[in-house]
Amino acid sequence: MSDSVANPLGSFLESSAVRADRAMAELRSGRPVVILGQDRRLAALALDAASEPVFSAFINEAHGNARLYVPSRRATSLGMDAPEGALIDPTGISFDHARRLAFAPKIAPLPLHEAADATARSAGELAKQALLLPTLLVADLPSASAFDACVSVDEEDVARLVASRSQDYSLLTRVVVPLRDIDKAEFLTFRGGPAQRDQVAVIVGEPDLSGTVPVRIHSACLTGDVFGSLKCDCGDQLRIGLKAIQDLGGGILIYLDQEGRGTGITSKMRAYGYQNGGMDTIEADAILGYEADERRYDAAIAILRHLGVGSINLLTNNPSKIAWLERSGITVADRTPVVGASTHQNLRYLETKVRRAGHILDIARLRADLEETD
Ligand SMILES: Nc1nc2c(ncn2[C@@H]2O[C@H](COP(=O)(O)OP(=O)(O)OP(=O)(O)O)[C@@H](O)[C@H]2O)c(=O)[nH]1
Ligand SMILES: [Zn+2]
Repeated sequence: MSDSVANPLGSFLESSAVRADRAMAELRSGRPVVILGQDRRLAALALDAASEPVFSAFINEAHGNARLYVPSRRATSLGMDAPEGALIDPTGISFDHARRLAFAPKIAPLPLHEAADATARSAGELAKQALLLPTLLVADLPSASAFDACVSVDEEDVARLVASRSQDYSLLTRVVVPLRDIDKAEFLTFRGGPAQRDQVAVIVGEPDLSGTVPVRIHSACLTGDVFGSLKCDCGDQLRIGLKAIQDLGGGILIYLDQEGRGTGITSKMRAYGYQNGGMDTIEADAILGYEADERRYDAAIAILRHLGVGSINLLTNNPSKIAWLERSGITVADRTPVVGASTHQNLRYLETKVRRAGHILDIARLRADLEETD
């Protein structure tokens, strides 16, 4: 589909990003979308959002072509051999069984599957970007069908959305907010990226933005940041990070709207449920079809660029944040660790961060601190 149309409003109404935004909104509302591939059209419905009537209508209108798409990570966790992802015939599978296929750790036996193709995988990626589980109902479409009334998106639009998100963020507000224990904090709101979500940067003190600026890039954690959950170290890291920025002479805390390592609050809560049953955080995310870390730092990079920051002292224990920033051309001149308190409930989470995500944390020390406080 071409991005240039004669109508002067056309470029605002029809662009790659607009099509992707519309398709994500449709999936979240439980409606099917059509993915336009090179020489095929694939209808897709997110099982995470679908209702039973839409599920049944989809299968009817697909005239025998409907398949359940299970991404490879999820398929592996269900014991299927499907490195490309799996396509399963939904005949005889109830709505409830199909829905559970998107998230349950164990599932009643399923019929044989075929390997999934790139367009189905593209639909799964689109669902993840829309903060939905990536297991879907899909169907290959003939040239004309009832699905022609659905919002459509090019496979290329999805690839573009996944590969490089818009760097176009605008500054909307800049307001001083008094914070406990912090002398001066100015909250800046930015808007941009997929679905035009708002992101927040907090400027602490009056840093010299032309030098090396202390920066913490913090991903939202409702349970830890707001409720003081003992399951993770996020709340501590947020407050310790702000204080450390102040002590370093001022800097910036960017608070990114990417709850649950980019999977959203509902998926994080599902993963917590599985962790209560003994899984670690990465195993629990894999059950849902997610990679170990689904976060991106494009918004943070765009905000730093907007503020004219080119060199930073990054407050983090996470090497993948450093790699993201360095790939963007921003110099990570220094790193400052941010270590919260260890608790009996978060020690395993911290150990998993070190063992499976390479975080730089002295676990033996954290364990010893915990034993001392017992
Ligand atoms: N999916 C998932 N996300 C989690 C879990 N526990 C915490 N999170 C999320 O993990 C993210 C932690 O964010 P940060 O503190 O910025 O990042 P970090 O990777 O720990 O790196 P640094 O704190 O910079 O060292 C937040 O988005 C949390 O919501 C979990 O069990 N599952
Ligand atoms: Zn947390």
